[in-house]
Amino acid sequence: MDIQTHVLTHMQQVLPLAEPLPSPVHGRGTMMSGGDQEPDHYYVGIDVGTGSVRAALVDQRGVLLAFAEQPIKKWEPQFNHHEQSSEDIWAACCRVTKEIVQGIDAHRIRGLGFDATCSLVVLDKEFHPLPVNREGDSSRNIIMWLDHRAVSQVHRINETKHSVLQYVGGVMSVEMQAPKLLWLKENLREICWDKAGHFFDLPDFLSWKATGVTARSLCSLVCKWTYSAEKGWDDSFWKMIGLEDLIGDNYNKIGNLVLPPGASLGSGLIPEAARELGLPSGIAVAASLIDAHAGGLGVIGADVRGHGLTCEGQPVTSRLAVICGTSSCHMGISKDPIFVPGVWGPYFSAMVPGFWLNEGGQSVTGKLIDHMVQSHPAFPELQAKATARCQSIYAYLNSHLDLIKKAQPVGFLTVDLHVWPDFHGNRSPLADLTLKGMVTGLTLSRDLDDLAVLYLATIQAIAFGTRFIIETMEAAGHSLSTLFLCGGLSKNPLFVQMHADITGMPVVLSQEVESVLVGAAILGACASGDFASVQEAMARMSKVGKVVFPERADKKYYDKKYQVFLRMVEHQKEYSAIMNGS
Ligand SMILES: Nc1ncnc2c1ncn2[C@@H]1O[C@H](COP(=O)(O)OP(=O)(O)O)[C@@H](O)[C@H]1O
Ligand SMILES: O=C(CO)[C@H](O)[C@H](O)COP(=O)(O)O
Repeated sequence: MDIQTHVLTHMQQVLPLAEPLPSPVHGRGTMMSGGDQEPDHYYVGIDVGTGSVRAALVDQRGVLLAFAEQPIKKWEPQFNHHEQSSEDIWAACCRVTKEIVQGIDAHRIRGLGFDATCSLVVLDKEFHPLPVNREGDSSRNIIMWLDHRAVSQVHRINETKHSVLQYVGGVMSVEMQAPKLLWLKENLREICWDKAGHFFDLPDFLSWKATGVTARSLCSLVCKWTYSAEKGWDDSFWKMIGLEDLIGDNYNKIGNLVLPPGASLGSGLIPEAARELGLPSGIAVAASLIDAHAGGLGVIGADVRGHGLTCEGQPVTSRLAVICGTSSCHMGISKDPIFVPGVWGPYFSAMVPGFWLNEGGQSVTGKLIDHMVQSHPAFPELQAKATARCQSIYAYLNSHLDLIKKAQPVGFLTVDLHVWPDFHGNRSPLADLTLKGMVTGLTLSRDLDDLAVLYLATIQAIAFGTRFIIETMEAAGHSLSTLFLCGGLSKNPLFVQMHADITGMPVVLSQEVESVLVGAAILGACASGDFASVQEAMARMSKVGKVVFPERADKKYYDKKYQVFLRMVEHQKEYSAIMNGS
């Protein structure tokens, strides 16, 4: 069976295109008939983010029964080079999984699903790590998603204007895999490229570790590797960019068996991995998802009845999932392909089977907030005060802003302080990695008030970036009415309120804060066969928690700030033109 046929065979299992998602069924009995009954089937979700690995034990209603988190190592050997270790990440997966299943009846665990950042893992022919650095340190065998080393390579790829680029918003991002592969070939030929046997996206590496199956997820290959769900690999692209060597061996090094997310892999969890994870051998393991896509699955299909949301009477395509962690990803689905300049996709069946996906993004959001706060002179004072009150620094800053705002709305504190948030380039909708961050309105102040207001202006800038992405998606044909937020930043009430106020859309938060893990567990649930489709598992396992509505009275103010926001990037381009002119 060729690759394409294999994918389609699995796709036949999904619901028809654009079928509305089924409403959750509330009742007793087996998985298929829902469950008021004490749930007896559990799934393990493992989520590998940029900064940590999280695992959760989730039941068939989508309720988190146990959660554990463990930080992972990151190296930045030089500016814009970001590396990780696949062995360190796997060890962290094992530690957190063992923790969440302690004391649990193992027979109830039916399936395992992984999601991870779309980082590039390099292994040799015997599956041993290979170095992705000039130091030859093979423990650092991952080029992380946010690594921007392959700038020259991505420029050359974009200059080809190859037709596959239409499916990544017209311009390939330096964060995708093709430029990184080309960088390895051009820079680490002997110690890495010539010895490499397997290039995995991190989510696929994890499912291989668990099952010994090298099949790739349609999600990772379509979104980051130029694979087409309909046409498979395009030889002419790889030849044109100088990576024709990957075509040999029927694409064995980058994947020649492609499965839809949630499909069951091989014979399930192999004994060695089962021992390491502390799970029963043979349980179903699912083809994985990229982390943002797992977040999308975890939130976008929830039953919204009774919350006063306009999307209640609208198709699921009116919902935009925004997954906000180190970065923010804006996941919008559609029945037919929509080409949005500067927004990744359209990708067929890469998140919700049978739907096209467009993915907008901001490369640094959580990382930018942390950077702004931690590099301010008042940061040590903030840390000391937050610790004294047993609060997180963000909770402390939010209450400090409430103190200094006096009678006015908190957002009005930034009337003369504006931020452009592209400190790590612009992913969407400008797709320009050369853009930089900007701040206007600085004073000589070094105190906590100044830090708090800068923190607020940074959050607002990120929300304006989301508004810019939404407007671009809508201009291209999306019709969006409601945001579904998840990820670490969705734990910050100020971040959530600013997204509502600045976009003018209600923001839905899930019942389970760790919705990305619910998405991973949904994969495990599908692989176990307990649900007939990803759509059914989504509808049953994701639940609305809280809805935050926009403060309409503040709209005029934010419209003005948005005008300034858009003007800032024009000014930045003018400055570049002046400096680069003769
Ligand atoms: N309790 C919290 N309150 C406010 N912000 C938070 C909180 N927890 C995490 N964050 C923010 O979320 C970001 C990390 O989100 P997370 O989803 O954990 O990231 P990743 O998946 O990339 O590892 C941090 O950069 C931080 O700014
Ligand atoms: O590119 C992405 C999804 O397509 C993500 O931004 C990347 O995987 C990192 O995610 P996170 O910010 O959750 O760590």
